[in-house]
Amino acid sequence: MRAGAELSNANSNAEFHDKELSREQEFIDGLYARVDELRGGTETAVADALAQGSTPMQARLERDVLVAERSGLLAALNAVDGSLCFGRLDLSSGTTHHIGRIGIRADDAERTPVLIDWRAPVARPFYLATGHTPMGLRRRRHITTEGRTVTALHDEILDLGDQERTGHEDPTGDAVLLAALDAARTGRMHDIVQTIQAEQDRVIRAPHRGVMVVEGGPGTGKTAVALHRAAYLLYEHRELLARRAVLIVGPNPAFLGYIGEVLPSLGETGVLLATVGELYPGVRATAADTPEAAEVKGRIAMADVLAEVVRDRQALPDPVVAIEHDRDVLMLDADLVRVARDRTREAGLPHNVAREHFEGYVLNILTDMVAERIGTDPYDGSNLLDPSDITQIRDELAENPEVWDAIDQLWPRLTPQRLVADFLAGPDGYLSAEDADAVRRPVTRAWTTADVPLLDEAAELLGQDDRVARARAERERAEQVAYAQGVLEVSYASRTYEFEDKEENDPDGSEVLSAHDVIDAERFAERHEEEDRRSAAERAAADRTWAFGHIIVDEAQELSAMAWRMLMRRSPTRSMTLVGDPAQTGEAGGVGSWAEILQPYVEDRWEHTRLAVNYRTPAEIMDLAVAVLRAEHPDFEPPGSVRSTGVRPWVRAADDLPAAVAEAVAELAPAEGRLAVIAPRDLHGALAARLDGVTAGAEPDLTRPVVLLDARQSKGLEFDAVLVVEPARYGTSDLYVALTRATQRLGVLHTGELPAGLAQAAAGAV
Ligand SMILES: Nc1ncnc2c1ncn2[C@@H]1O[C@H](COP(=O)(O)OP(=O)(O)OP(=O)(O)O)[C@@H](O)[C@H]1O
Repeated sequence: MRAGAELSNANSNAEFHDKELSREQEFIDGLYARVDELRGGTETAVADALAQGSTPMQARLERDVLVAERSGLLAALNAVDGSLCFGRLDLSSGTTHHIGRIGIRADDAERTPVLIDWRAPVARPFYLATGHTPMGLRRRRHITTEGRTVTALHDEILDLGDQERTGHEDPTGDAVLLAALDAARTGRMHDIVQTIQAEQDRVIRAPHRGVMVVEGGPGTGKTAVALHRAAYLLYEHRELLARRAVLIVGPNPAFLGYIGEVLPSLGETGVLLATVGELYPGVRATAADTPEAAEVKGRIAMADVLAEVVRDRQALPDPVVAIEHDRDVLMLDADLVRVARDRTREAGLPHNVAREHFEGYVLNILTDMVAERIGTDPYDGSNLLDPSDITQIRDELAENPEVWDAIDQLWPRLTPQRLVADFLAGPDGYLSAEDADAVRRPVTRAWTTADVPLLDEAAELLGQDDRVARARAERERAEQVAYAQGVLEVSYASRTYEFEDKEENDPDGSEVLSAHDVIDAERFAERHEEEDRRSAAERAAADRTWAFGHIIVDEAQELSAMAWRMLMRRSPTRSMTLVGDPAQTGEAGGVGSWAEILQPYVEDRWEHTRLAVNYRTPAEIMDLAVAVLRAEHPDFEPPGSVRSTGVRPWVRAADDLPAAVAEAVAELAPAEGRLAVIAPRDLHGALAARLDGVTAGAEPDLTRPVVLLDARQSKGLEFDAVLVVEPARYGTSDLYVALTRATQRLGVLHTGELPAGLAQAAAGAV
């Protein structure tokens, strides 16, 4: 009897089970039908608009706006295809909401929402509701799909009094999270939109004004949170941020490649991802600095040093500069030039901008000299010249190339590149002998990352020497006005005779307005200029002085004081999210504390949040990594690992290192997923020679099954399995980074002594 009841219960559960699945499948099918319809409509609209060709200006403008908007929508629809809907909320009130990567509305008069964007306030209980605080929810459902097929449901009952069961209950509520954490890695970061945890959600949705620092140990989701925060802010402040763009700064190009798909998968494409080395338009950092050079270049004192370098280029004659003029010689001495220089400096303008003032003062001095010589009355010493004579003298001086040679010598026009390159070639006198030795190098165009903030500082000190740009702009503008004039003439000529007739007979003007009635060529040209079809992110990338709507800095602990100065210039509103972990600081120039970084810019007006759970590294691996840090910092407190795998990491000594590495790779390589060999750079050649399909190069391809990296390159990345080679060759923070990259398995190979901490831990770990 009892067994029979259980059986019938199980049967009805199974039935329920299937019914629930097929109901969700039906919903998802409907959703995709709507998406396909939207996509088709959008594609047609874009194609139609483009097919219109070059119609009148206004129509062209509207066409471009439409194409841009719809292409954005299309990109979003394409990006989220296959993983559109991932959750459902059942409210106690009886209402249900499906949650997805983007919001979708029905094609009805009310435009009823059918899928709620995860960033909308209605979706928030999906991330925050608990049995204790159910936020009006009865049940939370995670929907797992493969392509467009529903493969699993996980339900959490949040109203404990609710007796209804679906057969898909997930009693602990973390099955979907654990599956995501255990999944094989692909070499590309994935979004976590389905499983954002409450502490992470609070950071993601924090208000966008001001500076927020998010600190957390390895694997606490800092990068994931930063990216979802960007997506959230773009949703919440679309108007502002679509115009001003969001900048995300990461530690290196490989890392940017690693995170590059997360925002598109959330339907966002208009974000600029860049390293510090890419933030000066026209310059790409391709060379490397020694740690000593990077440290010196990163110091805040470099701002004063460069200012001094610029001032020194505002020279005084030694002892005189002689200018041949009108069969006479004019002598500019140091006292005269000092007056011109001091007056120019008083205006407080950047060097190149101030040059026009200096030119004026020098010309005045020379004009006075000439006027005195030729115009002084020999009897009473008065000047016999009238103002037009003086103007003529000045004009003649301004025609004399020797005058300009003298000015070029005393106040040369400078480019940031030239200034910084020359300074680095001859830093003596500006830096201590030791620091000068560290940074000195021949003049080169191969810039390093630490040079970029110096170039930016120099550009600020010099100001834009925009004569060439201004001349070009004026020429372009004249061309545009001429073009617009042409367009107007064509449009005038193409009017029908009837309209012309009407216009002429109508004293109030035409009944039919044509372009030239409402717009003159100048304004027409302006509109033409506005037709810059680049996205805000693209325009920002090309503009050194761009003010971003929000800046997110990942691995923020690595940035030097000079890099912060550069970033703060690009964020005049100080709307920033900084994520990092001081324990993972590797760069010699990295700033020690958040207060130290931020004090000069926002004093103590910044918020600090901490993420405390490690989602990546299993407890077994974390124990080993922490032992290394504790050897130096006994009080170090790591984040707690959310899972343990039961697989202990191993530490082994090797004689023939390449052979041992090849063997270990065969042992550790996951059937599916990625393995990283983290080894000092000088071993890469020898190791790559022993590993199939592995190349030694500066830019690793993270999607390959086995990747060879050094510890710095592994920053921010993760792999299913990691082999760390020669741990004693790394600094403590770099080693800590390397040891915390694995989601499943870790091996360590060494030939010599083990670093402190690892030796003791290894005794227990092997
Ligand atoms: N809520 C979550 N749901 C699913 N996966 C998560 C969640 N939070 C973090 N993860 C995963 O944990 C891993 C580590 O996240 P992330 O790289 O953002 O951490 P991090 O704090 O930046 O680490 P590190 O400082 O070591 O670079 C990633 O695979 C990420 O997808």
